[in-house]
Amino acid sequence: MTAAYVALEGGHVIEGRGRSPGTARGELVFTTAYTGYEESLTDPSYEEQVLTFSYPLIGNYGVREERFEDDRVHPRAALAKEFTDEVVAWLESEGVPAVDHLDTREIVTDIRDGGAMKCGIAVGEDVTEEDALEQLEQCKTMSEHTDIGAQVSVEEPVVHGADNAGPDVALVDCGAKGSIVDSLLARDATVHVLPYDASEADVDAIDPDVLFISNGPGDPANYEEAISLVRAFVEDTPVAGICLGQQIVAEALGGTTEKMAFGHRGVNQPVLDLESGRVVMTTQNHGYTVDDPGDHLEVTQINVNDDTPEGLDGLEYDVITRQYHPEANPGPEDTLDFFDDVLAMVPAQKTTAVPADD
Ligand SMILES: NC(=O)CC[C@H](N)C(=O)O
Repeated sequence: MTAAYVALEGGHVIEGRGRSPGTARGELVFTTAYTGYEESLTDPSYEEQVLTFSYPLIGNYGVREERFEDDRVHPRAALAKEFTDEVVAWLESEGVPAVDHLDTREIVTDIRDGGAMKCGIAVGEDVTEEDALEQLEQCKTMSEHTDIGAQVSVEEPVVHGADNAGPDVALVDCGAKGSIVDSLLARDATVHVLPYDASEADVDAIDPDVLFISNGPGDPANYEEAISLVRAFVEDTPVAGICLGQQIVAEALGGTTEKMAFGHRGVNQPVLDLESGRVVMTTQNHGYTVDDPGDHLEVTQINVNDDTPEGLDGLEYDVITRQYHPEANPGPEDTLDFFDDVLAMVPAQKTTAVPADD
């Protein structure tokens, strides 16, 4: 059996079965999703994290590229009670360590009690506990990854749906999931994907109908360029955001964000819309939250479990954001209409090809 050690912050080392070899370190988090392992493992928001699946069997319906959210695996390592051979072969081909035959209930309980924590992992024929502890020693906190956007963003602008007749959306790519682009394309938008550190001039060159800030990994306070963009454009251009995007919009408009103890990761997080009284089930993956929305945003939706803000609207500006993932993938599709609401912020004359005569 290949040896495998997981060293938790504080020095407790757990032994498991090594499935995919290598060493890794990252912020240890868990998802309660019982489906969607391909989407989660390719979600850029998991960059610099080690993902524990609390659902006991991962890989039972294979690995298919059409379900990927990006072209590589983002968590630094993956832990589960049991991985199938197919998922292990995929992780191995990506060079991502995997460990199973762990008591994931113990790990989830540790994270719930201690919060998301640093961890170090060593998997291989000759590895020792010390190798895992050495990884732990070198592990940074999430906030210390100050330029994490560079690891997940496009380097140059990319345009999708150039021939589409709908609005032009400037999507600031802080680690965007592919299905956000797909959801906009399905509504006939042209999507101009911009690097996470795009300048005002880059956005001006597009003259977008909507400025859209994507999901992404790390601490929202570290995305200074995107925060500046929201400030620069919000008076004249509708602004939308998903997950990290909501947090960046809040930071830009006088609000604040904070780190949660262990965050929300799963596919059955209940969200209450305060106006309609309707509850929807949502896909989530975040460790930070908007603490105070500030004077320019109002909270429109909250998490039923802990009352944290799940949706924000601009009070005097056209702004709409979600903390959860309305694009689903994985997860329920209760909230796809968010994309209709985003595009509805575009004045009608901008979406019609023929301008009025007078
Ligand atoms: N999915 C996301 O966009 C995550 C946002 C942010 N990195 C957080 O953990 O809260």
